[in-house]
Amino acid sequence: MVGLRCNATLFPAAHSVDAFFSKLAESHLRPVVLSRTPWVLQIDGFIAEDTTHAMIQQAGRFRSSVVNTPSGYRLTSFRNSSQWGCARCGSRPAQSAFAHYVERVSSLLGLPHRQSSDLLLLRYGAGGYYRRHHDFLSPQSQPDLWNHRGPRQLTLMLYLSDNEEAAGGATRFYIQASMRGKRVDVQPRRGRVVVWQNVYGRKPLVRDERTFHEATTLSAGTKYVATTWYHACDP
Ligand SMILES: O=C(O)CCC(=O)C(=O)O
Ligand SMILES: [Fe+2]
Repeated sequence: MVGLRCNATLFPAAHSVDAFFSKLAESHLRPVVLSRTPWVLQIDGFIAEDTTHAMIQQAGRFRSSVVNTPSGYRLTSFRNSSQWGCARCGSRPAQSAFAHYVERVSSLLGLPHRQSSDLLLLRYGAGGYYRRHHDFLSPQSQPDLWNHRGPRQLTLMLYLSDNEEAAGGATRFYIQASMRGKRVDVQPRRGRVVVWQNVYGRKPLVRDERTFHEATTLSAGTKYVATTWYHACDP
């Protein structure tokens, strides 16, 4: 693929995306299989509720989420949230809740920390949302990141808040490429994790058109999520 400098990919061979998810689906973590083609798995109680509270407390200063546009990073009507990125997450004692989560992800899911992005916390207040998008990463919009780290092959998202269905705030997957396709809503629950593929099983460097998703509008309360993306390249 043009520009991509990769030593190893998370999913090096055709079918290894499926191998990863099939194994996880059968594991003692007892995930709920929301979809198999493409894979979207939900794991409840992945970490203790106390840890989710601690993560919110240990987070730094949140700033408005911006969107990468042709004229630079801008506030746009595409999303309404604020965010804080945890650089070198877990290596600082004051952020031990993050270290605990990062360790659990490596040991229970077997995902290599070296290939992950910084953990990104998003906060949505009443009226918060994130329109339909894909996490894959475009080589055009972020060429440097693409060249060094390659596409985001997998997304792992942890909910740090409980939000009632009536208040919105679900993560909504459009399982088919079309807006008319099957929808799957995941409601925020503390300690719940959702993990999905951003690339095709047979083409692990190509964007999977079936995993577009959005954060539906939250009408009341506060929603928190912590997102990690796993890139193809081991830097
Ligand atoms: O907040 C959500 O439910 C979705 C967040 C998301 O899609 C992202 O961070 O890429
Ligand atoms: Fe996303």
